[in-house]
Amino acid sequence: MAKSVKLENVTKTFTDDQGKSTHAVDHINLHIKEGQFTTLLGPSGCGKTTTLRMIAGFEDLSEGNIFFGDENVKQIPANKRDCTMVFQSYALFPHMTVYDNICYGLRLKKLSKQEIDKRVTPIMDIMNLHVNANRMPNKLSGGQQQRVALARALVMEPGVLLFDEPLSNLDAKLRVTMRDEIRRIQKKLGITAVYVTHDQSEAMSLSDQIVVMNAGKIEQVGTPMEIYQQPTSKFVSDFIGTANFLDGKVESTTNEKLTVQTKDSKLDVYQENAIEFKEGQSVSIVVRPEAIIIDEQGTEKAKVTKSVFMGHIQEYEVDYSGVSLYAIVADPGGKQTYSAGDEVSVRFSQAVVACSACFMIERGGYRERESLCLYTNDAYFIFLSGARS
Ligand SMILES: Nc1ncnc2c1ncn2[C@@H]1O[C@H](COP(=O)(O)OP(=O)(O)OP(=O)(O)O)[C@@H](O)[C@H]1O
Repeated sequence: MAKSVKLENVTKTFTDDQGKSTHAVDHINLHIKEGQFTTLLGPSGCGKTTTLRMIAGFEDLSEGNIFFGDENVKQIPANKRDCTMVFQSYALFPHMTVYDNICYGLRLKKLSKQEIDKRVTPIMDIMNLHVNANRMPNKLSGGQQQRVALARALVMEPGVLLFDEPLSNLDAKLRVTMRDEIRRIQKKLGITAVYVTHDQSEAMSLSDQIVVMNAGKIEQVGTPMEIYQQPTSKFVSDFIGTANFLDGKVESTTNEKLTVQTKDSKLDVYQENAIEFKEGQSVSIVVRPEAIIIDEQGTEKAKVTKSVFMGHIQEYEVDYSGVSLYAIVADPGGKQTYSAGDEVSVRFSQAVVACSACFMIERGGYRERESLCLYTNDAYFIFLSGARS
């Protein structure tokens, strides 16, 4: 039965031979609901794998507690915990057939042949593995081997299923197929899943909840949309998706907007708590590439420095007051395109609401937040209002 997972003040400190300590995981707290798909995402060395290994019981905790449901599993060894791990390297037994690999854990549990068949057959059905049942792992492709590894984990019916970068050895196309398959099966069986990756698109497409980690700490927890649209730190806004940064100083504020003086322009930014900013305060405006619109309605002058047709999108780099901005235009077919060297006008939203260049879009009579946010240089972060007004 699917179990929730709770991490309470979890810390892992490694000490090397010289006595130097590294906080691989630094006092993290996290709640994963039962049946939820949670991804630990972050740059190399941020502590994702160590966190996963502590959940699995492969690594002792230096501090804190881990609960599966109501049970504190801190003292429970890995082989007695109600979880299974799918590894990057598949970790199949090379001398066993596919069927025997999948049954291995159940045989260790001394289940009867009937009981084993009852569990294994539906999983092999779901994963389309019957045709390979009697083959040896080395006769299978990487994708097929990973499917066997997943089936072997699923038949154990674990309370928590753990994935350690399971798709990184597969080619790009197969990765997409396999991640869709993992998500479909996880949803169908209602399993609690914790998945480690440094691949954003994998995290975005698989997860109910993304945990962004940085230097052993949790930067933000949220749905893929929250993480992308409402990042709570510069690190998250930069790490997830692509972000352009425009630095400036707050010139004035009202209840609903702030006017920011950037190097050469004044930009109005609509924000619920605009009034909390102070005049003269240094801020950076974070603009997502899709929020930059290049057309004749734009009021800001820029020069195209790079233009690349990618089929489904056109990518641009534009020089805007000495700042290089990365912009994308979706579905460029039939739209006017620009080339390097072209002088263009840009704006930063789908519709200009009140003034020269604001960052709200207007739909159906109310304003929605555009993919843009603000944080101040002392890291106090405030994002644009998503509320209707
Ligand atoms: N057994 C160990 N002994 C000493 N330091 C370790 C050990 N395992 C991990 N670390 C250190 O702990 C930190 C976190 O490592 P971890 O493998 O958890 O990061 P990660 O986010 O999973 O990275 P990657 O994406 O590269 O796998 C790193 O600085 C790493 O060097």
